[in-house]
Amino acid sequence: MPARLPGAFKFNPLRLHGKQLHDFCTLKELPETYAWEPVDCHGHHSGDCGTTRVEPVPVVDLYDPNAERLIGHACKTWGAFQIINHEIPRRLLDDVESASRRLFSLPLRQKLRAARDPDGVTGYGPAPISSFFSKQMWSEGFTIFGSPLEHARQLWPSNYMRFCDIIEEYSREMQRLAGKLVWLMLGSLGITKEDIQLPGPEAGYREASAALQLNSYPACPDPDRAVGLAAHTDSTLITILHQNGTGGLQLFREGCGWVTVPPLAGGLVINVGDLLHILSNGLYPSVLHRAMVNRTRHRLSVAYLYGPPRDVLISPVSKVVEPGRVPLYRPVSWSEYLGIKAKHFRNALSLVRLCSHAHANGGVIDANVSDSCAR
Ligand SMILES: O=C(O)CCC(=O)C(=O)O
Ligand SMILES: [Fe+2]
Repeated sequence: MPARLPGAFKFNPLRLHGKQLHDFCTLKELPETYAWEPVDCHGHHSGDCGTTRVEPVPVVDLYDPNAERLIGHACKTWGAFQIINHEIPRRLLDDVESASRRLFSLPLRQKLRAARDPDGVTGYGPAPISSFFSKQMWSEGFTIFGSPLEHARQLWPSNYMRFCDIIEEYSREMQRLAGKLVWLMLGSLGITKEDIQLPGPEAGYREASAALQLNSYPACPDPDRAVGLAAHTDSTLITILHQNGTGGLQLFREGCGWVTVPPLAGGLVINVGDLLHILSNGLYPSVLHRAMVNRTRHRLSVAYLYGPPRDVLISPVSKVVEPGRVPLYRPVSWSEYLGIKAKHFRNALSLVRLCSHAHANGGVIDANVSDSCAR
């Protein structure tokens, strides 16, 4: 028997964190536990908004001299965009995708050797947000926070270094890119290094914290009733997502509904997370997104979840709180915010919100609202 099996596994090998796990490739029909209620396109299931034509998610070329301005516009209107010319080698994107494929194609019993502990962050298991839903998601994940060495050893006792090397190189490159992107986003808000304490280029953005989430969405026998990853916002400053050639990511846009983000060869998707939402006083909203599945193709995605050093307090930067507006959020560190999100999920942002009467978009004070909001 492998070491470090979660207790539940020893008695019932295919259960984890109270959920029955399946080797997806053996299922010819969708079990009821995976069948979600269809709802209209403004709810949290169903596909695109029928025939509505919507503008596509913006694509920003990082070599474009106007990149900062274009990024600012995309953050304000979508809370997301795709990037090209980001200087992450195509070879590295392919490597991380095949490392991930190699992991998820292991038999379930073998993957469970690296299972996430019930209260832990790292390791293999259902999507971390699955505890908030009664239905199961048609996906599996592997979360890496810090070194993947211990888990990789359990998965491939005599051949684990290749996986670790790829993850290390990918994380290093992502950290540099994420740091650069965050500063472009802050720059587009007029925020400079004097205004905020966040890792900058001098230290190679090194003090930032981050996690890597590998996601696998196997082909599904009944995709219209299944959900790969339920709607959520990320608890990050930003997320950098690499999706393989199979689409499935959808963003929710007010007035349009769910919009699919088409895979762009060599492109990366950038999501505004809750912490940038707070920093920008809601000017750059964190984007609600989800992943859908399909009948024939195995979809993989790799999300780099980037945040500030864990104990740095994040609050609306005074420069973006214009006269006549108020800071909408109280200061919160990433570690505290993750705790709130883990408990309250969708209500987390509103629980750190200071003034419920001000408009969400930029904190404009409602003329009829009491003075207490204007403090
Ligand atoms: O797989 C995707 O497209 C989305 C993944 C995601 O949202 C996440 O890991 O937080
Ligand atoms: Fe996400």
